[in-house]
Amino acid sequence: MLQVEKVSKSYGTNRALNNVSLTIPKGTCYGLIGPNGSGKSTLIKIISGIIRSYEGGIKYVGGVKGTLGYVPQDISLEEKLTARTNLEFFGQIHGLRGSTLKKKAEQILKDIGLLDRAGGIVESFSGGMKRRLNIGCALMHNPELIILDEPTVGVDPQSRHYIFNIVNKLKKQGKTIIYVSHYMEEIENLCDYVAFMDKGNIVEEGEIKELLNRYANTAVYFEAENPTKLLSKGNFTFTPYKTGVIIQTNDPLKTFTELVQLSRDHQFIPEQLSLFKPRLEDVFFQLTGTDLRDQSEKGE
Ligand SMILES: Nc1ncnc2c1ncn2[C@@H]1O[C@H](COP(=O)(O)OP(=O)(O)OP(=O)(O)O)[C@@H](O)[C@H]1O
Repeated sequence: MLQVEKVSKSYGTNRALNNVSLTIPKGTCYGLIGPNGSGKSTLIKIISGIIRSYEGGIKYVGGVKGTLGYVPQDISLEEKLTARTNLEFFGQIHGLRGSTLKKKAEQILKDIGLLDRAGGIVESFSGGMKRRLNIGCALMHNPELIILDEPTVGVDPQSRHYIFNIVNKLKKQGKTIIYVSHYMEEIENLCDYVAFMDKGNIVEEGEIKELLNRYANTAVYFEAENPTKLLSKGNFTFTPYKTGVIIQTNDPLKTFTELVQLSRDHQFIPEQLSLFKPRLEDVFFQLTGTDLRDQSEKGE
């Protein structure tokens, strides 16, 4: 298990991390999500030892540290060399030699889907291929903890597919993964745990299933041509959501039944009436009052 204990970091007067505490259980995929500038990269640079000056502590309990593979956002490859040579170079740095080195490079080339391009010069590769190779290089020494910083930004769908496969394979091998992204769907599909970051703070963290359950059952979704017309006849608090509205409630089944009754009484046919099942993006919205996608698009 990896424990981040009350970690703070400032760049001059800019406080990038503010008393951040997290527990990352061994063998899990842990998602870090938040808008641009929320402190994600700073946090993982501290965890991976790149930033050494900070307040608080990072503790490895029960052998998670072992070895660490950190894949930064920026590609760091030897562009004039082949894919295989790049992998072998990183393997050599970590002490691999001879047939062990060759076999490992072959295995990684297969995993990242570049076996048929093993002899290709990296500068001729697409952005997605380079990113896959960059990940492969960080895996040559078979690390126990793998940190991926925004691994799918700007990559083609085929590369994204390979990256998801790599993560799933690492999960099956029992590795601990920290997956940084601002794509909610990726975190929801790949990770077991998530921490939401905003302005240097952790606004919520926990097991994704548990979080979704906790934030579910607090609202009913209602969609109709003119929902206000009907809803104003009852005592409902509602806010626009996608093409309908969500009605906040402590008792969703009761609210659901009231809405059915109200609709019948006024011979009103809703287009959709359902218990609200939140996705991670809805949880983030409820926590921060902002839409991560909007913020990220503004920041990009
Ligand atoms: N080397 C640095 N010098 C000064 N300020 C920095 C530095 N690195 C990050 N910051 C600032 O610290 C804050 C957190 O940045 P950080 O890169 O950790 O966030 P992030 O969530 O990873 O964002 P992004 O998704 O854009 O990478 C931001 O305000 C950023 O401008």
